[in-house]
Amino acid sequence: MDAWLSQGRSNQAKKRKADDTVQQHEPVKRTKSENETKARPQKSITSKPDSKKLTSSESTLIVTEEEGDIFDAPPDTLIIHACNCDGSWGGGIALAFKKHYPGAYEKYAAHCKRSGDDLVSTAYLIPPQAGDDSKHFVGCLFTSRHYGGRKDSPTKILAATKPAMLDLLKQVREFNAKADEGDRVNEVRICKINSGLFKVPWTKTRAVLEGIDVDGEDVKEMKVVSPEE
Ligand SMILES: Nc1ncnc2c1ncn2[C@@H]1O[C@H](COP(=O)(O)OP(=O)(O)OC[C@H]2O[C@H](OP(=O)(O)O)[C@H](O)[C@@H]2O)[C@@H](O)[C@H]1O
Repeated sequence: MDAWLSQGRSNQAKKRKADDTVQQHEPVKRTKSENETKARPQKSITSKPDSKKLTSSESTLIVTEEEGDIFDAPPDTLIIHACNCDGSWGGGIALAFKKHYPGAYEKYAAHCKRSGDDLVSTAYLIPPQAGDDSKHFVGCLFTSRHYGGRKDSPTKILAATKPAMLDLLKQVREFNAKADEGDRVNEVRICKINSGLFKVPWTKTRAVLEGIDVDGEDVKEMKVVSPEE
């Protein structure tokens, strides 16, 4: 087993123990003293489970938060964002994906052209493409059928998020099983999906992600990486 995978498993127990001391699930509003520490690079915020989470399965996805540049990741990192099924990466972080990964964008657009609305609740794992900025995988979660004014409701977007992520984790597992050791997905980063143009409060999406059972999956944890506030 790859080191990063087994490390994820042992870290999970440690992190959950540390989390036992946390009372609230919703991210606490920044206090002045927290803001004062903001200058530290790559601040890590461990998942904060609520009382329900404390009794839930030990094999649910670990979600941590960091400030930084999501695209400044080592090779073989999987970078995940939410997508519409129309084939458009026209705004928000999707536009930045289009600039960094034009090859991946071509694959995404062709995938949407083939399947359109049927893609909602599914995912598309795009392996590193020649000519793109970095040797990164792109993970597309189809959480809404359309974009802009025709986007799905927050309820529908949230309902699509879990099956889409499960589909992505399955695709990663299947890809890794066939890939050579140096070509497997080796770390996972995600932006605060659904929370921008899709207008779904991040805490709601985060709760969905934290409820995902990762038993048997290669991916046990993912870092949410956001620009400094
Ligand atoms: N340049 C940047 N660098 C780093 N972080 C950035 C960023 N720009 C925004 N963020 C943050 O990234 C998170 C997600 O916010 P987003 O609004 O992107 O995505 P979303 O998941 O709500 O919605 C998906 C639809 O947005 C797109 O645009 P189109 O519909 O095509 O026009 C897609 O194609 C979908 O349809 C929020 O935390 C933003 O602060």
